[in-house]
Amino acid sequence: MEEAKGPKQKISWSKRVLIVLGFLFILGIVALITVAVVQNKHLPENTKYGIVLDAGSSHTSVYVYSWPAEKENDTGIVQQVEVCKVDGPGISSYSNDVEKAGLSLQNCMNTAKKVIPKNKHKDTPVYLGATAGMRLLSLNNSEIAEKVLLSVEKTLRLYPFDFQSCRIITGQEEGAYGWISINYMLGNFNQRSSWMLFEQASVTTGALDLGGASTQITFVPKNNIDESPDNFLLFRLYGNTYNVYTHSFLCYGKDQALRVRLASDIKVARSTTLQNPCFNVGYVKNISADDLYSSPCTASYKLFLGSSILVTGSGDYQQCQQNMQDMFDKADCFYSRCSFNGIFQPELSGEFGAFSAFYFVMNFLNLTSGSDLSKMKETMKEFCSTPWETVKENFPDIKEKYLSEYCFSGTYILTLLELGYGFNSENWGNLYFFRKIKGSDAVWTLGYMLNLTNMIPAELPLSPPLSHASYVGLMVLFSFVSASVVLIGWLYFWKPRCLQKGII
Ligand SMILES: Nc1nc2c(ncn2[C@@H]2O[C@H](COP(=O)(O)OP(=O)(O)OP(=O)(O)O)[C@@H](O)[C@H]2O)c(=O)[nH]1
Ligand SMILES: [Ca+2]
Repeated sequence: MEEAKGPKQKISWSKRVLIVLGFLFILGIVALITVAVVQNKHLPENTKYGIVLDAGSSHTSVYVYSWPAEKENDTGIVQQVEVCKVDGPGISSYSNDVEKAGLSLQNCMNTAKKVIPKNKHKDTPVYLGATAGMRLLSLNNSEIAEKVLLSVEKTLRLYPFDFQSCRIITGQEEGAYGWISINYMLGNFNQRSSWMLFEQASVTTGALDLGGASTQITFVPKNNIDESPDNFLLFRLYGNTYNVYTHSFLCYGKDQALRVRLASDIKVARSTTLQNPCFNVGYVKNISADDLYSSPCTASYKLFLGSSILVTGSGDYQQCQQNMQDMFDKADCFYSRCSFNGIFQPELSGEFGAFSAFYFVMNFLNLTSGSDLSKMKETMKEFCSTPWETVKENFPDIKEKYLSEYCFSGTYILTLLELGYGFNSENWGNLYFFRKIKGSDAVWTLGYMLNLTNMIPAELPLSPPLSHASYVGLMVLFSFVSASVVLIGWLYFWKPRCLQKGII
């Protein structure tokens, strides 16, 4: 029997082309989506860690930082993950028992060991930077200062981390690294993509650090300056050049400034009893003359060695401020302008971030934000004249050492900023007092680590204009649009013509 043959369905060549094109189009879309999904899966993040010890004059803090390895040259990527305050005084106070300087760090180093995953320990660098307390000890007795450093190094080497260095940093470094830290955290060294054609001027924030033994002022002046080159450091960061002015005043930290003040007043009074306007009325304190004069900052005032000095408060802010004016010698300046003691300082420019003791004291006085110079003066007047008993009643939870010194410290900060650096009622609004920026403490340690690990590139890293995800997404979109244009063209333009001509 012959098989019945139906009429053979004939598919025109144009339909075949269309089917193949359609098939390829769907295949292309599937391939692109697969690439987008598979390629953009987050790789397990490779986190790096670093430890920096800030061995200050009043205490030591251990900072642990972390950052994703693949982004280490980006700005604002390093985060503080831990800060541990070492119990007891700063390492310079262990000059009579140097072994204890190292031992004092153990608790905080154990904390760092717990915070950092074990498999990262051996790749975690450790740096210790000692500041003004050790600078002063070194001036007094460099051999003992060396022994203290050896003692802390010995302890740090006992840990499974990658010990790098342990040294006294200069006042210039302290100022400059403080400035780098806060500007890095504030995002002022903003990286711009290489495809952006314009360069926006990079504005930075000045840094004011008030420690226990020294104070630093660091900022980028408005104009180029060729005076006092010792006060300038040239940085090239993320493709920008910064000519940074910095000066560190040794003995002008708030603890040493108080010692100088008392020593100077005792010299004038020539008595072992001293009435001091920078303490609240009713406050009484006995201090050892030997201890007072043990610092190089007060050595030239030595009197009454071996005796005890009785200090009583008279709570007079104006008198207190008047008394401390002689610490800021404005007379001899061999430059176009000076801050004080013959030190060159360019005109103040831009905003300033004031941290450490600037913050502690201003925070206590409730003057960290929205305050002006006249309010600060009013507040000081009121606080200093409050009797000591009332102050204690009003602030029962604050350490007596801190509480008793707020009248002196507030007045000192006011005098340093106004008479010393030249802040006034017009530019007071450019001053910001803070302790932390985006979760990290405002302190020189971050800038120090960024520099030592070469994490701030001099030139802007060349980054592709689009992220991988945006690139793949755009490709998918582009394919879709192109295919749709072809399809629409076919339906509205080519197909009717073909029909007309009887091709399909
Ligand atoms: N009121 C108050 N004062 C504090 C506090 N913590 C520290 N201080 C004091 O503030 C001053 C500055 O402290 P830091 O910035 O830690 O000083 P430092 O780093 O030890 O000293 P330098 O080596 O000169 O930098 C010292 O006199 C401290 O005793 C606090 O929580 N409140
Ligand atoms: Ca400090």
